[in-house]
Amino acid sequence: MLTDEYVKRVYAKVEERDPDQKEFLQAVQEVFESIEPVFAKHPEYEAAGVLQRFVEPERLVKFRVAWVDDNGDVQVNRGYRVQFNSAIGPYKGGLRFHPTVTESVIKFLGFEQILKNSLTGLPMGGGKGGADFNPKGRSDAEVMRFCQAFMTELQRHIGQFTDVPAGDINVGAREVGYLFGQYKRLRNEFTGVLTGKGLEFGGSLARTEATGYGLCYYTQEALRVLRDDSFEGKTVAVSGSGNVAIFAIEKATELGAKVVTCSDSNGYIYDPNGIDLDVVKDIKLGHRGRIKEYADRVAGAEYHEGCSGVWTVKCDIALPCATQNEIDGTSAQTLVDNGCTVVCEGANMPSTPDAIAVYQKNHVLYGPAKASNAGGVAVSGLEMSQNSYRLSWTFEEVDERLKDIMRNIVSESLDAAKEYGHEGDLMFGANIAGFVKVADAMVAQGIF
Ligand SMILES: NC(=O)C1=CN([C@@H]2O[C@H](COP(=O)(O)OP(=O)(O)OC[C@H]3O[C@@H](n4cnc5c(N)ncnc54)[C@H](OP(=O)(O)O)[C@@H]3O)[C@@H](O)[C@H]2O)C=CC1
Ligand SMILES: N=C(CCC(=O)O)C(=O)O
Repeated sequence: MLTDEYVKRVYAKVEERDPDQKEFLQAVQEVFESIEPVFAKHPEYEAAGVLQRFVEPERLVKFRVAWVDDNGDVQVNRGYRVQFNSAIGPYKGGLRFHPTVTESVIKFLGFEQILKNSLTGLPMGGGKGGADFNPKGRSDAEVMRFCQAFMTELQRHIGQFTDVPAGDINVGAREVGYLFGQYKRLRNEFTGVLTGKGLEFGGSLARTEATGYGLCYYTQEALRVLRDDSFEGKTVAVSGSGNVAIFAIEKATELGAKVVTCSDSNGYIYDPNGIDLDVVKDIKLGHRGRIKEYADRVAGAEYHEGCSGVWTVKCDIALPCATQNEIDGTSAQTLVDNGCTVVCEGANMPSTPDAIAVYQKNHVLYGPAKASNAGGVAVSGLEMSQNSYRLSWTFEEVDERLKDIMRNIVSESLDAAKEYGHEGDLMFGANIAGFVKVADAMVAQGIF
């Protein structure tokens, strides 16, 4: 519920302009509720119209992507890139290829990315992009032709000092490689214009692991500071079985937890003995299979149709690593009733407002995505640093910097929460800490 007149006025305008952009309005509502107290302490923000500028993208391009499939038929998809805010650095954010991609989804992702990138402490603004392309069932050649067609348009708008895309859902090493190749072919320049690149052409060690590892470093630090606790001996439920989920499972297991679930868009597996990650990697990374196969290969494991059931499994810690709004109020209450006391988000906006209300009512340790999943973009920022130096750091060097960044995000979030009267509230603190740095830069740079 918004109470500040300025914030209410700005939100009303956002709702009036884009009443159908549900995901974007959801992301804005949560941030606005957190940052309201800031404006009493910083009257210069309202004077400079910061909030109405912050919530409107600096630029959004929407474009046709036409390509030819293996049958010789012409396919047409819709591509997007939102260049949301460049106050503290060039636009930075992933590309998502999924049939559910709309302008609203891209704007929610880009809006959250502004605060996420700010929290990393690295010079990166907020952006995001993607297309309603579904790569499932497509051949490598079709994925390549789509990526080439997509980048043919996108390359007009990006560059290492302007806008640096990376991966997200269904955009992994294969897609980034094809996108990078097409950019180089059209622009005849070899630069750090994308991150998540292959190690042979400027990629960073630990970038593949970064989001999942960073999620666990964040969760580990929040548990230590807030509860003098750890992953040791905990039962963990993970959703998803892609890039973020796989490496969250890997690191949580290394830190002493037993991870008992993972999922894909068809269903989830439950393994009471702990997920055998080699099997998941073989299924997902080896031959792009379905998670259902796991139960056929591992004794004692169960497969259940429908991915939301993953939140009915008894656990101490939940790490949602699939997609937005995957945990609703009912699933959140089931988690709490089954003893879950920690939810840290690997996916972007995986909890609905009702779910967040359940966490708050039950004093769940809740790590919001813009803070807890910032490890991916943080190491993307470190990839940009290495590209600028024209050298590569070791895995250990990057991983140590990642740990420091995630620990600092917890610390800055808690400091901001305490300063503004919400001690211990990681969501409240992350929104404020991320916003103030960007707002100060926007005031300093004049009205535009
Ligand atoms: N990659 C990165 O650097 C970062 C990613 N994220 C976020 O993490 C989440 C996962 O991304 P990532 O691991 O990279 O993507 P991947 O494509 O590697 O994996 C996505 C996983 O989530 C599942 N999934 C996707 N959409 C849905 C859906 N609508 N319903 C149910 N399950 C779904 C996929 O199942 P299936 O294979 O069946 O589609 C797959 O298991 C996303 O929210 C992304 O925005 C956040 C920070 C960084
Ligand atoms: N998809 C990502 C990673 C973005 C990036 O590495 O630029 C995210 O932070 O949501």
